[in-house]
Amino acid sequence: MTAILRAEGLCYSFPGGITALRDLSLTVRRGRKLAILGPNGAGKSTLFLHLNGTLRPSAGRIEVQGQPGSYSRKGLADWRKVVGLVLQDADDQLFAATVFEDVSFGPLNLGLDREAARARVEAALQALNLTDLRDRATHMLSGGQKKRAAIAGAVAMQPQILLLDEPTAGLDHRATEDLITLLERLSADGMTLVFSTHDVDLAHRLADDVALFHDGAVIAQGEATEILSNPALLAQVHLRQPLLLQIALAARAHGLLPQGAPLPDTTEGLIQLMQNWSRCV
Ligand SMILES: Nc1ncnc2c1ncn2[C@@H]1O[C@H](COP(=O)(O)OP(=O)(O)OP(=O)(O)O)[C@@H](O)[C@H]1O
Repeated sequence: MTAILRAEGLCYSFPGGITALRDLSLTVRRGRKLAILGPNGAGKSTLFLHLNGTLRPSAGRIEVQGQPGSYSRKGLADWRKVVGLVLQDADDQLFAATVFEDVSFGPLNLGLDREAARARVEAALQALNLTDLRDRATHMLSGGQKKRAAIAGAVAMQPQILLLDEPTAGLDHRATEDLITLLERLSADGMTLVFSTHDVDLAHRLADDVALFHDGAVIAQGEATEILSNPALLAQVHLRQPLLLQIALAARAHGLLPQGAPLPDTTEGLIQLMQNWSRCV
């Protein structure tokens, strides 16, 4: 499968000398959902700011759809049409007076006519359950509502690649489930998704691929189930195995699942495997 976005050998230090990225390489495959996992301070947010051209590496390069990212004014504008970013802290993203105005800003800036822009904004507000809050001042939203408004703004741009820095942080259960449903739908429609999270169960449920970050570099990248079923690798980045995988691997060890069976990524998948296997033993 082709790479839609690549980071190669990125190095970056913040003014003041803190080194955040150390020879970091990452491949985002077209149409996939990639989870970025790693401990606090590993460099995940700094990478996202490189992937949409906000920060420029001191060494290394970014390729967007096979072309080197261009930092000219026009190059950055084109880059951000392709790569959308939802920042970790919604306060850094929201700037317009009301939710509706904030979500409208991007589509209007793309040069869409008012009708087309409005249709996108309405769809994004509905998808994030924000229709009732459309006229609310952004500074009067709760933390979770702000997060949803920031995501709506990025979704309304309809980028080919959407980067989400800890998208479920601060969301309640229902908002999290709604967001997962939306991300699954965007993915089914062809959008490539990259999200960082500390929630290994979410990564297991949603991601096709996983990249593990440690100290400014990617120490492993591959298919989600393969990476997430390796406890030694996960321990290096201070993470546990997803619960469903722990149960499936324990069931396999106790002969309740066949040795070679694929590991499930949903509870229903696990039950199905166990039912099939119990019919045979
Ligand atoms: N504006 C900044 N100025 C100086 N250093 C920074 C700045 N932002 C981040 N850093 C440092 O860069 C390193 C990487 O931070 P980054 O925010 O990218 O990590 P992260 O993996 O996203 O962490 P978390 O999981 O806590 O959000 C950390 O050591 C952090 O202290």
